[in-house]
Amino acid sequence: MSAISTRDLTVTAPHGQRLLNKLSFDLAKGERVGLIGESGSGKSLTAAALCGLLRPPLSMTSGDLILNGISMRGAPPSLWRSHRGRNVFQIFQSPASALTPARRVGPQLEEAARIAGARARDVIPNVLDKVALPSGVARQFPYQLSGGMKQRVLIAMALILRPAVLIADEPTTGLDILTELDILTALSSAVTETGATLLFISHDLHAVQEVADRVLVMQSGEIVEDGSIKMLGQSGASAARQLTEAADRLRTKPC
Ligand SMILES: Nc1ncnc2c1ncn2[C@@H]1O[C@H](COP(=O)(O)OP(=O)(O)OP(=O)(O)O)[C@@H](O)[C@H]1O
Repeated sequence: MSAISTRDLTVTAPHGQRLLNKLSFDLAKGERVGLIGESGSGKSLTAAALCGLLRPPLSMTSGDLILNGISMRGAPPSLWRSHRGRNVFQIFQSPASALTPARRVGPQLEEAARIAGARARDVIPNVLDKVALPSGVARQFPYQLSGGMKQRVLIAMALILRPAVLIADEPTTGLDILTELDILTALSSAVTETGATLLFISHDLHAVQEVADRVLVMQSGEIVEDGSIKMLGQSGASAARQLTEAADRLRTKPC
């Protein structure tokens, strides 16, 4: 059984435009998959659909999403709430939007421990240590932390929740290159430790290569390639070849 699957998943805008058009893919348990595509191709909407976070007036208009063996088509918010956290957890491009601004980090991690059925005082020091955050972070508010620290807090949450599927949507956007590498390493370790299925969303093929082996390529709301990162350059899909060529040119560009 796959950890998460989509079958012709379609999301349509109110004026009729298909923003996501018949997405069909399976992510196996423990698999690490990248999702790439140019800006506006539908990556974040796909993440929102997989987490049940599409905002009205957007919704899944046809097709299906199977999470942990259960069809989520037309699932009520209460069913989604019971899945989010343990079955599917998202690390957002902007970690500030995932953390409650007016609440210290400690209680937010305690809430994750409560959902996971773990003893907060046992797990929190352990996960903060794993993501290289000082224990004092628990007494701070999110706004007192850097972008990289906030992403580490979210990875610590994932370590507590141990979700079946972890979706990371551009988790290193806006971070310097050293912090980016640290975050990717912490994310990769968390996935290894928890055995989660990872969907890593990025427009940066090099970042995807750090954490994933297989990649889905999106263009105009469709999956146009699904295969190994090494073979992207020979893809029949022009969007996949263009992304590879652009990434190679950026890598070889003299400083
Ligand atoms: N709430 C919405 N209503 C209507 N159209 C939307 C809505 N949200 C997103 N879109 C459109 O859906 C398309 C896909 O958006 P999405 O945010 O998924 O792109 P993306 O690939 O994640 O882009 P980026 O890399 O820039 O974040 C875009 O054309 C966008 O304008």
